[in-house]
Amino acid sequence: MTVYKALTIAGSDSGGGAGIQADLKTFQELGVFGMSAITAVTAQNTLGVQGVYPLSAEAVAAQIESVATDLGADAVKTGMLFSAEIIRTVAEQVKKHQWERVVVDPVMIAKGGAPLLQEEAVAALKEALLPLALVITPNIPEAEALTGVAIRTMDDRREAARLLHRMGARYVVVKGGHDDEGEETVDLLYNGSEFSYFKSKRIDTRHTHGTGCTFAAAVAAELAKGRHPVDAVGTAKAFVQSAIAHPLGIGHGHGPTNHWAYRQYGE
Ligand SMILES: Nc1ncnc2c1ncn2[C@@H]1O[C@H](COP(=O)(O)OP(=O)(O)O)[C@@H](O)[C@H]1O
Ligand SMILES: Cc1ncc(COP(=O)(O)O)c(N)n1
Repeated sequence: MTVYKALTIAGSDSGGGAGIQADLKTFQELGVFGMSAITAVTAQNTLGVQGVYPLSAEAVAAQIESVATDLGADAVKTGMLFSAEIIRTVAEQVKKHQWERVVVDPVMIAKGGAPLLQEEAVAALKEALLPLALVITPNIPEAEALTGVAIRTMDDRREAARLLHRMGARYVVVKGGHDDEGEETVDLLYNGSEFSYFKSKRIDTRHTHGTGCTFAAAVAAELAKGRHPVDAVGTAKAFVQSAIAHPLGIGHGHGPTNHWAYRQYGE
């Protein structure tokens, strides 16, 4: 039996809906062995982020080394990285271990507005990590912050995707969850020469805590199995759609998605 392995480098969400917890659940659901390097611990629930406690860059590097030198990883996903120093450390590790199937989810701000990345770290993300990404998965505000393009239309999104590709990411997904017009949510994918569109019915819900993490983790899980990035994005879109469509109804605020929905109910 081949065991596919994926490593997530991200923050811990005590509430279990986003971050490391969402990533490991998603890896498991998609049949991939999950491993983690924690960058920061957050005290968080469905109501918001009550505290952020970053780890040292040294602690992040040590976790990655432990995984790389023993288990190895078929794919790597990054999420909340918090500081420029952690970003540079992660970039060095990715280069050192020659990881190529790397998904960069440029997490910046939690849905409730709490910052998960220091403002001055955006430049480091662009310079050090983005060129190492096979797939980058910004939402609309993150694509705006990385490119300076104000995104209102699909043309604006295509422009931002072109710029992100020029910065070095080989496949750029600009997710459409924050575009709340129309009946559909559309995630745009750019491979440097053409655009494709992953569409699904927009679900009217406030329970979308962790959708971005879940989506990017599903892309990483499928890449770990050796699938093509375009196919990986297709499966990730179906996985997250099912997770949003079958909410768990827990917590008093923006609830988590249902990570076992894709297995239980399919798309
Ligand atoms: N209300 C919704 N209905 C259906 N799909 C959604 C909804 N909100 C987000 N998604 C999907 O969830 C994923 C994450 O999207 P988005 O909300 O843009 O990212 P983030 O969680 O990083 O802010 C994307 O695949 C997007 O299409
Ligand atoms: C530790 C951590 N990482 C990432 C997110 C972003 O969550 P979302 O997927 O809802 O954008 C979060 N809220 N907490």
